[in-house]
Amino acid sequence: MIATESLSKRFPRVTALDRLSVDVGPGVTGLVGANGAGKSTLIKILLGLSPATEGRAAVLGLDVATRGGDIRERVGYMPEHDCLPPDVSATEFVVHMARMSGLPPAAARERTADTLRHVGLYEERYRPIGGYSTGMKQRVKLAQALVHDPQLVFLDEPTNGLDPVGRDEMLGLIRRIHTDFGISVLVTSHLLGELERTCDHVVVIDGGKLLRSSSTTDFTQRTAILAVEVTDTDEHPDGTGALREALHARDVETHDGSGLPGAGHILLLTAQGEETYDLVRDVVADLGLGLVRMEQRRHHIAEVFKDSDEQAARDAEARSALKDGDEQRKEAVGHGG
Ligand SMILES: Nc1ncnc2c1ncn2[C@@H]1O[C@H](COP(=O)(O)OP(=O)(O)OP(=O)(O)O)[C@@H](O)[C@H]1O
Repeated sequence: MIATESLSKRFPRVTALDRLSVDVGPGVTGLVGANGAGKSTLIKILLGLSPATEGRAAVLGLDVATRGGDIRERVGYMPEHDCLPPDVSATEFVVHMARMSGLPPAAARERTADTLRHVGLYEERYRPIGGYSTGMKQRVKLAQALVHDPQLVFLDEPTNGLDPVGRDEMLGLIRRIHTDFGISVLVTSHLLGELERTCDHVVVIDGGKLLRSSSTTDFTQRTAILAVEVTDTDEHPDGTGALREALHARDVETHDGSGLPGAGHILLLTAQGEETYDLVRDVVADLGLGLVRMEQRRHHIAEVFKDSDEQAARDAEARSALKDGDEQRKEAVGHGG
């Protein structure tokens, strides 16, 4: 779908892409990197909107330097920043974008209605966009990227500004773009954790350089830390302790976050794939505990890659997962109060 070869982009004061060579196949691919890593720059080059300083790239077999128009005909683009006109409705805007892509009026209206329904916009699609929430605006941006039935879409930070529920809904939609319509997706984020759940393949860049490109399974097997929280019961007044013991008896390594807030309530363990999830679920059920949550914690790129010592990295992840858990609890308390 996408191939780049020693692709560089230099601005007067910064190198945004530095000899990037990467191949992206069909499916859902995550492009992960901290702010300023070069994700948006790469997308603009791939769309033929901005020339590379050096190197080559092709999208769907078309050279970005010479076939930009053909690429944009076949590829949808959801930009990162707010770019929607406030005084027209979602329907008017998406019909307009469909017409710009060359669809005849009737087909443009029909595709617009289907696409807006697919992204979860119903009656509100007739209201002016200016009154929409961030989540609704993100959906309109997604709809305009899909309306001309592209083979591939580039989604630049589609979860930006969304709350956890909105983020999960958006990630679900992104997954369905591929499973329901067979459209391949390149989606950017600065959070590795959220893309691990959504993507078949993950490409990580930092300072414009390729850090890693691998299937999500390979990735998660090496880095997955699960945070598990359970209830206490009369039989097991220390539910977490009972779970820890039962897991140790089954040779599952757990992390100790001694001295950190939340350490008593959250158990961290290294997931070895799907089986670990099933095992934890079964052990929790056998003990008669309630499972409050079991989730893969979000990695920030820097934590995963900047630390060359694997053990030190694992400890840092474990500590940070505890902090995340603590923050989430505080948030939950905040919401509750
Ligand atoms: N037109 C430009 N002129 C000068 N520098 C630029 C320009 N566009 C991007 N840059 C710089 O190139 C680097 C990469 O920017 P880019 O927008 O591609 O990063 P990103 O990974 O998409 O991050 P973000 O999500 O914050 O946009 C940054 O240092 C940015 O300041």
